[in-house]
Amino acid sequence: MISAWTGRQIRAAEQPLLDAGHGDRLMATAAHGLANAVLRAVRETRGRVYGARLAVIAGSGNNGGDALFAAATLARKGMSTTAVLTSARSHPQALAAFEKAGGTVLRLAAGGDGAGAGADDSAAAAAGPFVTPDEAAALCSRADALIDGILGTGASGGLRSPAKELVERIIGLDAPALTVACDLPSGVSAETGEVSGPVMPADLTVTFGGTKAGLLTDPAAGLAGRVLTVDIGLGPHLPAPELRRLEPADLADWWPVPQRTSHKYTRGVLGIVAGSAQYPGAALLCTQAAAATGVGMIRYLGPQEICRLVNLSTPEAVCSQGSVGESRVQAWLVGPGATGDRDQQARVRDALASGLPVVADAGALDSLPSDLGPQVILTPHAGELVRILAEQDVEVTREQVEAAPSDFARLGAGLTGATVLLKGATTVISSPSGALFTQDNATPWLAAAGSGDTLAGILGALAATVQRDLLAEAGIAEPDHWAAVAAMAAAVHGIAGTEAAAGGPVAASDISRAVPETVRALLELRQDG
Ligand SMILES: NC(=O)C1=CN([C@@H]2O[C@H](COP(=O)(O)OP(=O)(O)OC[C@H]3O[C@@H](n4cnc5c(N)ncnc54)[C@H](O)[C@@H]3O)[C@@H](O)[C@H]2O)[C@@H](O)CC1
Ligand SMILES: Nc1ncnc2c1ncn2[C@@H]1O[C@H](COP(=O)(O)OP(=O)(O)O)[C@@H](O)[C@H]1O
Ligand SMILES: [K+]
Repeated sequence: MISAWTGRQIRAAEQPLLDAGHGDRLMATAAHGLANAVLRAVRETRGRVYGARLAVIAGSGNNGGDALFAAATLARKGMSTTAVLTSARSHPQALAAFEKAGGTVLRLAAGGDGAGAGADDSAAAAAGPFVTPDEAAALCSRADALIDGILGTGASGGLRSPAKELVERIIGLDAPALTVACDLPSGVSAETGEVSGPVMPADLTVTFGGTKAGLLTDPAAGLAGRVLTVDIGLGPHLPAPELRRLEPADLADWWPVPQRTSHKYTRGVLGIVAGSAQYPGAALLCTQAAAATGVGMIRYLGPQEICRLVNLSTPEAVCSQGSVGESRVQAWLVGPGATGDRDQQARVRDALASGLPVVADAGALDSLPSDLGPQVILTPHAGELVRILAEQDVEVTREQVEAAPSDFARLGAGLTGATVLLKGATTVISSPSGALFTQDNATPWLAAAGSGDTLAGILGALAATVQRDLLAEAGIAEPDHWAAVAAMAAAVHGIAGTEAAAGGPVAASDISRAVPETVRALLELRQDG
């Protein structure tokens, strides 16, 4: 499991070490980790380190300090290094080390608001010729490696002039061969992943002390590239993480595996209320996905005509037109394609009132009861979350949700009392307690109608069969179990979908077909064989 913290949490964890006088050691460790990561990446992209052109954009704070110290190390390894200072102030010891190692210093000429490397003549260390944003951008674009050390966790808001113009210009040119963000891409929020103004997309982000929550959350996740975390010894001082991400080993350890004495009822029965005359396909897709994920039995409830279709596509499912009250199940999946049908809507209401775990998707999201619990897992995309929030008297646009998905998933969970799985390139899951998971296992080829129905089926099957004692043993707090189950489903859906797509288009039913092999491969990772 990957844990991630907000910038504020990381800074608080650093404070006792700063108070004890270890600030220089922290920065040296961070810079060493950054330099090593750049060295490895340059070897991979270019082969030879000696003679490679390195450009560093350094801001006024410690983030610029890290970048300049790292660049000093890289200059000593034979890289030809140039630093562009965006402010009149720079970390004095780091700048001195950089100059001593033979680095060239350029100062970014002030922008319209008077800021810039020349604005403060009292900054003794910041000596060097001035360059315009256009000149600096051309130099950065030609570099074999570019380090973005403008802003770190101390930033407020997005880049300001003239760094803003510089980054805008670089984005307009050919990208450097390799861009490495120091701690985080400058201009993204380490707390929420929100992006303000222009941000230089990184191939690699080298982050210090602990992964920043914002780097694992959209939209920043799309700008961070690969994230590498450098340990600087904050471990004992770190609080409970803000956000977690499941890895294959977690899925393997927690996957519900039948025992020698298991039978279909002890494994778990999933009840499905899906499909309508208008949308029969959703019922078929989610039922297929649930069967492929592995469940003791599926009880499908719906109109006679859809029962017939479900029986043909998933003969394992037991289909009826019965009621929720007379169906014994361990969990319900309700809503895919279940719109415009009064009987289906009544079943959806009954399932939500049953107190059992319920995955509520699509058609079930429109009229939710007010007293939900964490065992109810809502699976909206951004547009559906807008409507859920509107029911709670929160008026937001889809664009606002997409700009801060983790904030709005958490708000939705808090207001409804349910667990919320918000779909997107990165899937965000929030427990009503506020605990967050994000999963980025999917491929953009999954952005197609029907792939959400498949996710709902996988999640339904897991909700019916999950062995929650395994989650408790792994330290997941009881109120957050359903968020962890939702994260497992998002991960398996993403992995199976990526396998099925194999770099090309994928139909939703192919995702289901890839699930058994995905689970088999995961189970091979199990510690206990
Ligand atoms: N917290 C930690 O554990 C460690 C932090 N380190 C580094 O220190 C960084 C944090 O350093 P700082 O606190 O100095 O913060 P920053 O390096 O983010 O710089 C903040 C400074 O930039 C200016 N500024 C703020 N917002 C701006 C904006 N929107 N546009 C232009 N200028 C702006 C302000 O003058 C402020 O003083 C981290 O990101 C990391 O790189 C490392 O040295 C090692 C340890
Ligand atoms: N750009 C993307 N990259 C990766 N996964 C995506 C992307 N867009 C959508 N997905 C995933 O595909 C699925 C689509 O779900 P949804 O929009 O509800 O489709 P449906 O029409 O099947 O209900 C979700 O699991 C979502 O996370
Ligand atoms: K940065």
